[in-house]
Amino acid sequence: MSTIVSVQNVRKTYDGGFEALKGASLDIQEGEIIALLGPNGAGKTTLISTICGISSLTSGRITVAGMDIGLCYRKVRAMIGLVPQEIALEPFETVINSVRFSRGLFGKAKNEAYLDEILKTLSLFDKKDSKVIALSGGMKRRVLIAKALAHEPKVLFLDEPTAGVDVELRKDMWNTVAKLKGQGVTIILTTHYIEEAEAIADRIAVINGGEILLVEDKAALMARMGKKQIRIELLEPVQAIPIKLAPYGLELAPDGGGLTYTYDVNAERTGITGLLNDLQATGLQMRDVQTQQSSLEDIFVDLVQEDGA
Ligand SMILES: Nc1ncnc2c1ncn2[C@@H]1O[C@H](COP(=O)(O)OP(=O)(O)OP(=O)(O)O)[C@@H](O)[C@H]1O
Repeated sequence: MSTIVSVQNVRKTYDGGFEALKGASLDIQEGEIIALLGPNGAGKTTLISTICGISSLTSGRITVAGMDIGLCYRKVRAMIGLVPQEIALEPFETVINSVRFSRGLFGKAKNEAYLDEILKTLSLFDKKDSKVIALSGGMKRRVLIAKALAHEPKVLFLDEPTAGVDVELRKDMWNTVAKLKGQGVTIILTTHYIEEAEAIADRIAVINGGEILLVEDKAALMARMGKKQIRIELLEPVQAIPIKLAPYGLELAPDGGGLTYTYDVNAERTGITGLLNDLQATGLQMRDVQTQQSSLEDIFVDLVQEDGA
């Protein structure tokens, strides 16, 4: 894979003196889906806006397909599709005309077959001639995506594409994003739904306070930072954890009916065998055993808390 977007040491200070980006660097690979995660005000939208050339950078450099955003703005912008957070559409225009208009803005020759294809991918084709005002909120979001794709961009930015969208439609959107990736579009997504990043992203970038804390392959990140837990339900509740089990750092449930053991997924020895043997030696009997693995959300919360600590 080759780098399609390169963000190098970018700083952004808004008028008024607030520094929203403090030397952010990030390389985005062609054809990947990368999720940009961060709490409110972390700088996600600012970063996207600077890459898209909507917001100027104070220092640093951004290139798209090797072209400097400052020096080749029009060429770079033509390669980018942006789906903004806010729904801003012409309410009395039809879906197809809205999409045609977006294509026209980039001076692209007419290509009705391509636009029809986009509408089909987004399950909007049967709404082609409907007025935007008559569409549901979720459908309007799809029109935003269709408009962003109208000029055949290579890179698509989705700024919270599923905010306020119901669970079913959100899953539909995930399928759509996967389809677009299949067509070779590079996708950068910001989201507050961490399960969204977990479901569709290839890589995760975490941003906090204008700094990129990490960029990592999703599976590798979850394996590296993930913890697993075993919860042992006891047949009879206990008052306290037996001394013999002290080395395991177990947590006793408030009702005394369960013990939780947390271990590192990557550790050479998990200690599970020893724990189960020692548990048997104490005479405690098990009713049930469950395991659970930390989600991307747990990892994200830990990272951001550590950074703020
Ligand atoms: N035009 C502006 N002028 C001054 N400060 C701004 C401007 N736009 C954003 N900011 C500030 O920059 C910081 C980063 O904002 P940004 O919108 O990039 O965050 P975000 O990560 O996208 O947040 P959210 O998740 O809430 O959308 C915030 O503190 C915000 O108040």
